[in-house]
Amino acid sequence: MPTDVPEDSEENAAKCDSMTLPSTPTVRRGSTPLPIKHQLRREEAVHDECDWTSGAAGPSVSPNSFSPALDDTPTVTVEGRPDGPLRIALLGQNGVGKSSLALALAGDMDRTASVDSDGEGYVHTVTVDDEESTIIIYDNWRQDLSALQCEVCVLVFSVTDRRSFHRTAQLRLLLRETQPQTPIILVGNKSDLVRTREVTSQEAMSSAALFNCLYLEISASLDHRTVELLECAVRLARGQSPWPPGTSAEDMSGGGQRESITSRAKRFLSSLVPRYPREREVGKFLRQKSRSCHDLGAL
Ligand SMILES: Nc1nc2c(ncn2[C@@H]2O[C@H](COP(=O)(O)OP(=O)(O)OP(=O)(O)O)[C@@H](O)[C@H]2O)c(=O)[nH]1
Repeated sequence: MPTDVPEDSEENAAKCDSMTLPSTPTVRRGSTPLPIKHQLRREEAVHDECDWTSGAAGPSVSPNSFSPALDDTPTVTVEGRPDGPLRIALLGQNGVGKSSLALALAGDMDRTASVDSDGEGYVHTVTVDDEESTIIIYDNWRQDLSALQCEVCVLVFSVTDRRSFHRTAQLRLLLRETQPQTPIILVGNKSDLVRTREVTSQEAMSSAALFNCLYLEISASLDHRTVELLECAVRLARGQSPWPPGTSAEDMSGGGQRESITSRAKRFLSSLVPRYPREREVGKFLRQKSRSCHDLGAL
């Protein structure tokens, strides 16, 4: 371990800890405190894993190539589609809701989630577009990022935590270096916490557009839009368009959010203004931003 602590060591450590798992293979809610012994081991792992952040990029991997180190290595079909479990990795800063999301995606509500033979991910069978697929959801990646082999990466941040949003940008840069072809989905979690929101849908969408990836806003706790996320991830993992057949990206734009009733009502009322000049004042009033709640647009 180097004795000199680089200026950005705290940032590097934070980057790395988003890729760690508890050292025990059992399933643990992220909110449950780890025993001190495990916390120390986890810290050691974080420091050990910092090597990959110093520029040692791993081998370039195509989306349909798989790590020979993994026992469940799927084969690739003639069409280039993976003929085996579709692996979906959830990455992001601690506390953003990865464990909650993994359980929601893996069907925890029906108690059908299970852990694979290595205790690393939830194995689940899903039917998307009338086709059945087995998926493995990696809650958190404990090895260095260059060793990550998956069909889709889901980068999770909390819309109530700007720092977690910046972490996803760092992770995307690293992923683009190590596996440029792997589809990425940017996910803003905790959309239910409207009043404590720190990241707007617009800036998240701009960021996603910059990296040419999908953006979805969800609430893992409320199980809001998690099914949509799962379906998008499965389609991308199959090498298809993320949208339901017959749906365009435009239909699904807006961070996965359709126009709210409030904005539809405003648009409707505004359209009446030119025809009724006396109503202009009303239109002006409606366009004023509320001072009591700056974030009504998110409702
Ligand atoms: N309000 C709200 N809280 C959430 C949501 N998702 C997760 N949480 C809460 O956020 C906290 C952290 O969630 P976890 O699922 O443990 O987060 P994690 O990213 O797995 O955390 P680590 O295991 O530490 O990496 C828990 O208290 C969850 O109940 C959400 O959509 N809305």
